[in-house]
Amino acid sequence: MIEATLCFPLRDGGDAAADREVLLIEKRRGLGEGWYNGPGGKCESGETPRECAIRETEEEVGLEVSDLEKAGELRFLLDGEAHTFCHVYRTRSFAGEPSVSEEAYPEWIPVDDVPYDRMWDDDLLWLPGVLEGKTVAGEFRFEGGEPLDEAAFVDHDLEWDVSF
Ligand SMILES: CNc1ncnc2c1ncn2[C@@H]1O[C@H](COP(=O)(O)OP(=O)(O)OP(=O)(O)O)[C@@H](O)[C@H]1O
Repeated sequence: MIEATLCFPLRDGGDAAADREVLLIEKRRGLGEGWYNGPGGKCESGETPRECAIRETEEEVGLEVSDLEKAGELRFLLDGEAHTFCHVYRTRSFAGEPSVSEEAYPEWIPVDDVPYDRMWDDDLLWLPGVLEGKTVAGEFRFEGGEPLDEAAFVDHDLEWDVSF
């Protein structure tokens, strides 16, 4: 099973709470290519998920994130077998400006305009709550064989307000 991370940096875009923005990436290669997601990727051996989220965010968009708050644990199953376990973080603390890398085009996007139609199908179920400050544990079942991003999303279970 793959252990992976996602990190969602947040900032105030304007005066109103409604103007909050999240840093998303348009993924340029690999799993989920062409779709939007948070920066993130697979954990390396000996690395904690938190360290992974920090490293991947730096590598993909050049942003140094800190004070990561754990917001979710997502379990993705493919054809009944555990495929990926994803740790989700959010943070309002970061240094630097996002920049394009070989892996990602970064973009600050108003929280109300997140392009769910250009993301993984499961994102619409858990990301709005995570961006509102909730915590979530979810299991998402896909069918149809590898690669995961061509499999069909069939069903899920979600639990909110989980303590990590
Ligand atoms: C099934 N539903 C899903 N919904 C939302 N996000 C999903 C996801 N399934 C995987 N993810 C995330 O997608 C990234 C791929 O990881 P990533 O290491 O970038 O994959 P890629 O194949 O490009 O590998 P390398 O770049 O070679 O390491 C990683 O953050 C992972 O958490």
